[in-house]
Amino acid sequence: MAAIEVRGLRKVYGEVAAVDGIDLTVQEGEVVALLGPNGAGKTTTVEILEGYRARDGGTVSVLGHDPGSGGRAFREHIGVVLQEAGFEDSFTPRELLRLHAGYYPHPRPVADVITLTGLEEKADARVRTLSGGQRRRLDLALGIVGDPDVLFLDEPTTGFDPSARRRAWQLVEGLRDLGATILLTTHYLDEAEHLADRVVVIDHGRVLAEGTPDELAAAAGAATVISFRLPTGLEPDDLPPLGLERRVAGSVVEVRTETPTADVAALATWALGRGQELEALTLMRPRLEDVYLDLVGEAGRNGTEPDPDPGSGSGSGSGSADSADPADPAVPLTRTGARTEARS
Ligand SMILES: Nc1ncnc2c1ncn2[C@@H]1O[C@H](COP(=O)(O)OP(=O)(O)OP(=O)(O)O)[C@@H](O)[C@H]1O
Repeated sequence: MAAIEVRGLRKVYGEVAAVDGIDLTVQEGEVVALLGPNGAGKTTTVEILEGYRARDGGTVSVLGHDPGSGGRAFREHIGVVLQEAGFEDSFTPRELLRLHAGYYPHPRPVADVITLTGLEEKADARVRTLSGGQRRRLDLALGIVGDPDVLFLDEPTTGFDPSARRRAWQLVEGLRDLGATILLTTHYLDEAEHLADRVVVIDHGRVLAEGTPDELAAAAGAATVISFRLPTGLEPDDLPPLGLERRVAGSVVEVRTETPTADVAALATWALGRGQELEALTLMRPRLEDVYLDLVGEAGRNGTEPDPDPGSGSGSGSGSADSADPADPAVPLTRTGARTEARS
């Protein structure tokens, strides 16, 4: 069953169609990554699904609710990690988590959430003393404390150090194993490749492509590459017929193939038959990055590469007129601390 169903979604800012007819389905228990260059419309889309922005057209259903009017029954079942959150920074993470947990019918134990997000050392420190990455972990902690059925993660690991990122990935995988439905945006293509069952690439507010990373690669005609060093004394012409295309640079041979298993077997049989070890033998699957860059252009949308550190990304909508006005004031937001402050 679909947890999220979006048809013909539109959002216009003046002359700009930030979202221009997006269709999106996320099945229950699925992890879907929204990819696209800065300004593609990812945050706008996600914030409409979260109920933080009004739409100008189309239909949206999240767990059977219209987020625009879902109210408390809707908010109790979703978790949100916004691109830019703010906190009342005289609180501690433990205090904020307790406060947020109180708004949900079946919250996770606060101590578990602190451990899961690696916040043990800072659990009782004032939020103002947390580093950027530690604040982002707190965002994540606040997003999961309500044990949501659907979790929205907008660039969840931006600013994380490599081990924190790995840990966040394990956390997302754990949530998925427990049946959560997750929609995330990210500029880290390895993150999408690692976490997502399916990726949806958008630009200019429209879907350019969607599928599993492998499906996208196949549709783009990307092939696996077998690479090895030709044994001394042997020539490229001595090789058996392999793959679609062969490139030789010095003694290094690269073979593009759509049948890597058969070609590796043929190559291994050939080498072993000659008593040779193939040095530097590697098999490189098509990478999402190649397919992505093909789709959105090497230079990204505005003549710049997709921002690898999009903390300062354009148009996040934070602070915009219609970006943080939830339908139901009874349940707190994880942004700006406004709701939290009001309740504290
Ligand atoms: N509140 C707003 N007012 C005016 N324009 C906006 C607003 N929010 C977003 N936009 C515009 O809508 C478009 C889509 O922005 P959005 O933030 O959804 O992109 P994004 O894909 O999330 O980008 P990024 O990767 O930089 O976060 C951009 O052109 C942006 O400038």
